[in-house]
Amino acid sequence: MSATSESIGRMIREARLARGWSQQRLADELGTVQSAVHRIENGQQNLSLSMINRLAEALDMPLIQTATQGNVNFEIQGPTRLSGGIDVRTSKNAAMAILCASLLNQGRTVLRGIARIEEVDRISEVLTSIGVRLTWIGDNDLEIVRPGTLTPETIDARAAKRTRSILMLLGPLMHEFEQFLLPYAGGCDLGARTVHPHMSALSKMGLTVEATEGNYHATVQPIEGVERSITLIERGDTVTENAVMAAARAPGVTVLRNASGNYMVQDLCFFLQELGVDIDGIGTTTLTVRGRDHLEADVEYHISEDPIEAMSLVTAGIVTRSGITVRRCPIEFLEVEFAVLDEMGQRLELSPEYRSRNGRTRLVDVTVVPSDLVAPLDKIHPMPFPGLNIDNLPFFAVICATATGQSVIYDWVYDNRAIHLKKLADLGANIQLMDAHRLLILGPTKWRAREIESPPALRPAVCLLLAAMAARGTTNLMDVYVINRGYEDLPQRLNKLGASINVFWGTPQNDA
Ligand SMILES: CC(=O)N[C@H]1[C@@H](OP(=O)(O)OP(=O)(O)OC[C@H]2O[C@@H](n3ccc(=O)[nH]c3=O)[C@H](O)[C@@H]2O)O[C@H](CO)[C@@H](O)[C@@H]1O
Ligand SMILES: C=C(OP(=O)(O)O)C(=O)O
Repeated sequence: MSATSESIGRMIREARLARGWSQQRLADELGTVQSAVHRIENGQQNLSLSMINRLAEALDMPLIQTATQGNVNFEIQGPTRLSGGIDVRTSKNAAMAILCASLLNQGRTVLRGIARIEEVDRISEVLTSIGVRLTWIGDNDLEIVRPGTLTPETIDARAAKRTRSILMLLGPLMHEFEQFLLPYAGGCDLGARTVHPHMSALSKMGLTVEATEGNYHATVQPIEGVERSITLIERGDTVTENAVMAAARAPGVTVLRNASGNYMVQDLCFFLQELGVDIDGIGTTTLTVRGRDHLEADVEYHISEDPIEAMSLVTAGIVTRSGITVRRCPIEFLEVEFAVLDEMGQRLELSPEYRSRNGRTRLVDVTVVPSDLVAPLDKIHPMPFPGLNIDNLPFFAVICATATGQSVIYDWVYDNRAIHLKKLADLGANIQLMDAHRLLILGPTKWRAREIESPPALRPAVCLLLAAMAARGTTNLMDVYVINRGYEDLPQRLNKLGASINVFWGTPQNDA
């Protein structure tokens, strides 16, 4: 028998009432807010791994761990016609960088609007394990206070190995220790992902890293001189972030060339500016950072909206042929995507621009108008910013499967992502792998429902979820940890638009 989020919610409510606790009292015990408890009890909020453990402890209720044993799965009923509006939440990738950057600040950092996702939980577990105090002070607001001395030797290696973002501790930690160890980075299974560009950039700032027995051994030599010019060997996002964080506390001027101007890098730079770091060239490929030996400020920063979530939600409208409005889309990071959609015949209506709460990022509301799509004339491929975002490319596989004609998707970046997208064939797409990097898609597709294992990669997994919403019948998408790694309450939020997605643990109901 499998448990659903509704049945778990009822169990929690009964256990709370049996103790005579109010929702507020339980919220205090959990370190969250009353409205979150209300949603959990109504089955309207994703239960993260750490929340399940906290609930079991607070209510002395090991049963909840038993009931939620096994994987988290989605049961999707289709076909779906969506309507209404949905807000884009803030990005996983900026949250990762800024959480790591909070180590640079000896003062109090408050991050507003941070997404409550598994990936944030993993990096929070890592930060807590090295001595940082993290307190949720609202549904989505996190207070971070670091100790005078961090303790990397007590790092939670299990949590660290589940996220690639652990790499971004190198930049902040190199200013505090002559030697330290970090566990190897994890993340989605997208094939080999190099760490060499990080080592190459940071070596110019005095850091040497040797990889041995599951750990990176970092050794730091003081850097000489007050002017540095570093050309990154790849225009990668996290490598740029690591270099910027290293430069933020290196007195003097560091010029970074071939830097990424992507959304998470911009968000990180805006945050560092609040901390008093002087950065020029944000959004371009040359960043000039004037670092400071000591950074101490009480800062509050609003993380910006996620262009990848925006594209996911726009795709939800396109694949289900629904008229929905996706509010708060960061338009600077979606322009090429929308230009390609325009070529394919997709009508999108854009509102006038307004600013994100960080005062910097430009947002628009996007209304998806049901349209008849045709395959693009040329291949669709990603590029570093300002190209079509690498993480948005997978959504074009679903969109092309919806369009009439033959499309080619070319993912030169990742070895495995195209391979994972091939799974769309299980839901009825006519999709072939030409080689590990190229997909040939013949649309339009009559999507069909079925039980399917989620691939170990975030965006391809979301693509399957979106296609399942368009398919007639019931699709069980099994083991969706990767989706919860990057999206907050996605089933619940899509259900508000008219989708029918149930969350359940363990084996599917009809198999029990
Ligand atoms: C936490 C975070 O922010 N993760 C994002 C970040 O990961 P991250 O910055 O870690 O991305 P990687 O360094 O793994 O780069 C992705 C792949 O692109 C290759 N590459 C990259 C740049 C380049 O100029 N040339 C090149 O060949 C790399 O060798 C690698 O194979 O950027 C990726 C690419 O945008 C996104 O998919 C991830 O969601
Ligand atoms: C590949 C991704 O993330 P990460 O770098 O965290 O693996 C992603 O967000 O699609």
